[in-house]
Amino acid sequence: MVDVTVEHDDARTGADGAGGYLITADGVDKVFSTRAGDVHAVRDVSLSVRHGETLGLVGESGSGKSTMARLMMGLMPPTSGTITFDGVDLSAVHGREMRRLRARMQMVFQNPYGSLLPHYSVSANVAEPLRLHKRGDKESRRKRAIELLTMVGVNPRFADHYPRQFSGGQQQRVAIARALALEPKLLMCDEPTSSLDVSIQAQVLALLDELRTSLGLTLVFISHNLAVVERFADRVAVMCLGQVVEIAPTEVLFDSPRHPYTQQLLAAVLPVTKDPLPAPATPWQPRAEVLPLREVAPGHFVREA
Ligand SMILES: Nc1ncnc2c1ncn2[C@@H]1O[C@H](COP(=O)(O)OP(=O)(O)OP(=O)(O)O)[C@@H](O)[C@H]1O
Repeated sequence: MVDVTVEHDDARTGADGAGGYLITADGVDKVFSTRAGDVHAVRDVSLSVRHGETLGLVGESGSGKSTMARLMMGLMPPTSGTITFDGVDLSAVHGREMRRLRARMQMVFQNPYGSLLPHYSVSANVAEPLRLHKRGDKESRRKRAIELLTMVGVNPRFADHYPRQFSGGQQQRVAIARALALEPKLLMCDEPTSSLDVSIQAQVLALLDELRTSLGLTLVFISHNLAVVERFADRVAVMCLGQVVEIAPTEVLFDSPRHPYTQQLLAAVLPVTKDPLPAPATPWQPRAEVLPLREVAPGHFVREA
């Protein structure tokens, strides 16, 4: 295997694109010390994410994608190298300043139910980051939560329902609304649709894409599903054994992958999963009425009128 990063044209360095970079990782390593020995999860990774773009992060299980995501969010320090967010070296900020920066970067997880507070209503879930960051009073937080729920296509009529009363796709919408509460610049999406039905995946992806445009968000999109990444990412970084082996604009990477590992990954996966997401039968409507599901028996749901 060639062990150098292949960069296409202006994939990382070169002219600073319009608006510049929101995140830059420079020579980042992460080593976990375990009883079984050191695990070198991320090796000398350098990459940048431009303001307003969607960067896809792909690679096989264990290649270091989630570790890289946590490093970029400042959730743990790199063993060496630097991560810069919005011009600030994350290793240099602590306490209140770190809290302020963290509000600017939010995560959307694979399992929405696991990421929501089950005993809080969905509006209380969405308002929770505002409460934690002492923004507004209870009334104004609830009002904002309802606005956010509406924005992501959840009918505010169900604001007082609990997460378990919603389908997986609707739970993910609630989780996205909560991630937006503090008006982040970055949404780090770690396999945000892989627990959802294929038809629902397309709707949630369309929602993320629309929010990116309307709110000027920057997205890092981690996925095993190359077809999804091909459709939604502006650029793609390919990770293998902790390294970013190739980074390129999406079309370029899919049309002419240069690194042997990328070629292998595309050859192995594309014939099977190429474009598995049907376009939604009707275009996604942000304000469409979404009726929550009620579980009447384990795994058996009915729509609430
Ligand atoms: N906290 C940790 N302690 C020890 N090893 C870890 C820890 N977190 C991750 N690793 C190891 O680091 C490597 C990269 O893991 P990581 O979860 O970043 O990969 P990934 O590409 O996100 O995988 P997946 O697609 O399965 O989520 C793996 O070998 C993993 O076992």
